[in-house]
Amino acid sequence: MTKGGSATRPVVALTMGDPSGVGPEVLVRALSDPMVGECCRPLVLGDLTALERAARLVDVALPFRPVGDVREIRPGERGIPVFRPSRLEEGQIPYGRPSVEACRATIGYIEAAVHLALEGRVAAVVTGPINKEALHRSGFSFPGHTEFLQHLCGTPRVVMMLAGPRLRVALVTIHCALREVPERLTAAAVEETIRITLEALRRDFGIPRPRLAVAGVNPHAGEAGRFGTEEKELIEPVVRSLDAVCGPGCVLGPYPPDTVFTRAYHGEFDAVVAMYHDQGLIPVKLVHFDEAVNVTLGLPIVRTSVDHGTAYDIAGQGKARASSLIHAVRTAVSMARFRSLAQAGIPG
Ligand SMILES: NC(=O)C1=CN([C@@H]2O[C@H](COP(=O)(O)OP(=O)(O)OC[C@H]3O[C@@H](n4cnc5c(N)ncnc54)[C@H](O)[C@@H]3O)[C@@H](O)[C@H]2O)C=CC1
Ligand SMILES: NCC(=O)COP(=O)(O)O
Repeated sequence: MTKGGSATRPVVALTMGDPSGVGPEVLVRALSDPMVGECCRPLVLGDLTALERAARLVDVALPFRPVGDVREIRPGERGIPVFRPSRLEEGQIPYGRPSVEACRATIGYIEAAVHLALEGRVAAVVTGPINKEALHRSGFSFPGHTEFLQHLCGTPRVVMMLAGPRLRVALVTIHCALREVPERLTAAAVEETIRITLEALRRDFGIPRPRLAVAGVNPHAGEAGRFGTEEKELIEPVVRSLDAVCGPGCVLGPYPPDTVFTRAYHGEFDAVVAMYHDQGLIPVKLVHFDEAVNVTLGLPIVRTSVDHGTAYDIAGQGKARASSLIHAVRTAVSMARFRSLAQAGIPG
């Protein structure tokens, strides 16, 4: 990551997430970490009451500066700009207990950040954790950020990737019940996930010739059809057809899911395509919980997020670590740089 003068550092929008969870405290911790200020100029979208409370909790002095327009963010100016902040009552944001007002405000931060990114006013969006159940109870109709961002950006298909230093995993199916996975695993879904992941590895991660492993879904990748037929009938034909288009060594598999992640972790592949949420996220969170970053691939904007949730069990205790958020900011800045180099026709 290159350091630059303040004018050359990109503006990155950071949404606070659910004010009742650990989002505000990990945000103020991250904002007070020099690594964040060295790589970008942060623009916060959140609630002033929650931010000030979090700053007191983790004992950092951060002067927040409400701004109504991104043109008010001038290089070198003191204070952390907060874009059109809400000002909820402390009683509306009890730790660990979401309120309807807080949930509505949370959705507003995400919407505003995405619009700023679509207008090209910020280089990337980094989101804090939301509580999906609480948002749904307040009328939010999307399973999570990923699907909401897809909707806001009008993108036909997006892919969730969890990226750690040694293991990156992209998912074919995301937020659904396990029993719905088989019907959602179509050839089109597998193929689009692979294509979007390959494009992102090249364009956003600067890997010119990625090696992508595709996991099977059944034990031992189906054991030649004895433990399931999805590999033979669905995944393998897609892998073979893409192998022919992308060239040998680019798309590989389907491999037995119980060993493909360790092979990737040891450097054999740049990423693994997993068939469902927990197949892919358990290995990443096991080895990289403090460093992994959630990245939405396939959007016209750069979006990263923490790998953890709202952690209501520890919210307000000052224990939550900000390392995933710091990695999310650094990854977003790096992706934005690779994208702008690619747009300028300069290889990354
Ligand atoms: N990026 C996002 O918006 C995400 C949101 N979620 C949502 O968060 C809510 C809670 O999800 P859970 O499954 O309970 O996962 P969680 O990640 O909130 O908590 C799991 C465990 O990890 C610990 N933990 C989480 N973040 C931590 C941190 N920064 N430092 C130290 N320990 C930490 C918690 O204390 C808890 O023991 C759910 O509604 C889920 O949908 C979950 C993952 C990502
Ligand atoms: N398990 C990852 C997760 O739930 C985050 O989802 P999203 O809110 O980023 O779509």
